[in-house]
Amino acid sequence: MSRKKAVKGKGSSKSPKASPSSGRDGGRTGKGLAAAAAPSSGLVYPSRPSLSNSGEFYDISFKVMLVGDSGVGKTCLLVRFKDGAFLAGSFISTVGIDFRNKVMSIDAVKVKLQIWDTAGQERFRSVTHAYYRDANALLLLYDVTNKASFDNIRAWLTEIHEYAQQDVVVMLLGNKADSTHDRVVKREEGEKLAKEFGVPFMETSAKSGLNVELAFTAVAKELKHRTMKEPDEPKFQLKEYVDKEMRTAGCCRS
Ligand SMILES: Nc1nc2c(ncn2[C@@H]2O[C@H](COP(=O)(O)OP(=O)(O)OP(=O)(O)O)[C@@H](O)[C@H]2O)c(=O)[nH]1
Ligand SMILES: [Mg+2]
Repeated sequence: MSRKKAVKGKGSSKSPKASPSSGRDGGRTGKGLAAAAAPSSGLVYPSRPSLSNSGEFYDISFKVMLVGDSGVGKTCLLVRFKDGAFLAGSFISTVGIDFRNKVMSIDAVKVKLQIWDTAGQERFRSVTHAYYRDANALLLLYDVTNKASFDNIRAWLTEIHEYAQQDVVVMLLGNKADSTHDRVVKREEGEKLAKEFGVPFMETSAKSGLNVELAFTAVAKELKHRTMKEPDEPKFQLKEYVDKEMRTAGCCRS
């Protein structure tokens, strides 16, 4: 299998004008949306070599989008996953859209996730809409300390249904699970909602790292299996995988 090299660093865009669906290996320059865009399918196939400037090889590439209300912790979740750090202190709301890349090893295959961090604020919604169709997976976040962010999940799911690809992988995440004193949404409520919509669910914490790696790994596994499944290989069951991993880890791992 030929290997490609992953794009380095962080890209961003404050402009809704450029199309998110052109160009290969987004963010080669890390200077904006046009440079950051990837092929419309979101996939880079294993047989097509590609080189960029981070020095990390990968076999397949997918786009993952983080969505949810402003302040639920999308940027912090991404920073925790990418850099292993927590952005404490004052809240700096994302403007437009940012992206970061991370290469993961999934069953001996190097999977590059190009992760798009969207702005939760209503005024950037049209920017987010433009990106949905290229996403292979969506991590939909609410904040367990913010009831409105949980109540808005239905609206987010409606929007996803309207703008994203039909087969997009969706996972519901109840973030800030570390905030036990401020919690207003029970885990069971999250589970119930996820069940109603048939999507996998877990609680996360960008602060403690709880389930952050697991959320991205589960999505990467699902996407990798969809793309590289051998004819006689059983279908990967994302929900079963998540449930099993949560049980194995006693539901809480970082
Ligand atoms: N306790 C706790 N605080 C968190 C966690 N994740 C994020 N925060 C805090 O929540 C605030 C918002 O986090 P962001 O990641 O910037 O939120 P966002 O979803 O990216 O917001 P927008 O960019 O406006 O859409 C910040 O003050 C973070 O420090 C978490 O897991 N636990
Ligand atoms: Mg943000």
